[in-house]
Amino acid sequence: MQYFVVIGREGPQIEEILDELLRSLLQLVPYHFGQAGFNSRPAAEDCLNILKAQLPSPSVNTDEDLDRYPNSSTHWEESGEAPLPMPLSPSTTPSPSPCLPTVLSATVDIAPENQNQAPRADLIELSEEQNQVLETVKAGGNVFFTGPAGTGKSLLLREIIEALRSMRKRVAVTASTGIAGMRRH
Ligand SMILES: Nc1ncnc2c1ncn2[C@@H]1O[C@H](COP(=O)(O)OP(=O)(O)OP(=O)(O)O)[C@@H](O)[C@H]1O
Repeated sequence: MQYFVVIGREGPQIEEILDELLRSLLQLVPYHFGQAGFNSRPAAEDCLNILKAQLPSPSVNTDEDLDRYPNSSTHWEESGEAPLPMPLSPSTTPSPSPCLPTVLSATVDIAPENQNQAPRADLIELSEEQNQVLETVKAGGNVFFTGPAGTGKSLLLREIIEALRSMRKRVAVTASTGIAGMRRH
């Protein structure tokens, strides 16, 4: 099990699984944050305690902070250095914590209109099967894909639409039932 200490809108907290991490990303946006991965919960808790002692209250965040991270973009980068905690306010940016040894640092900025949506596909790596469908469609093939609930059909569809639009193709989305038809908007 991998534990992550994520510094976000609610302050530092431990996230246990990738899904939780992705959910937090949606709450964090458009904040800049740092996160570190640990193989044991005690190590993550130690880090959490150090960070809580170091960081000012998240309530000091200002609109100015949000303005510093405009637009919709996501960058993940491997870093050999301690990731920088989220600058909670410009004047009180803490120094990197000694408990954050490595790993990932990220800036996630999602435009306000996208903030209530499901996790963005660009935060998710498509499975082999999803990729196969996507590539077939991009190559001009016809596909029928189905699967049990929650297996990633909608996410894949969003990816397909985005990919085709970025290829400057015209995309029409239809649905065979009234409710699905309303939801496709
Ligand atoms: N490759 C993936 N990696 C990680 N998470 C994924 C992946 N594909 C989909 N998900 C996540 O799984 C969840 C379910 O995906 P989605 O809603 O696309 O499934 P679905 O098959 O359309 O479900 P339903 O049939 O119930 O509508 C979503 O939270 C989605 O972000």
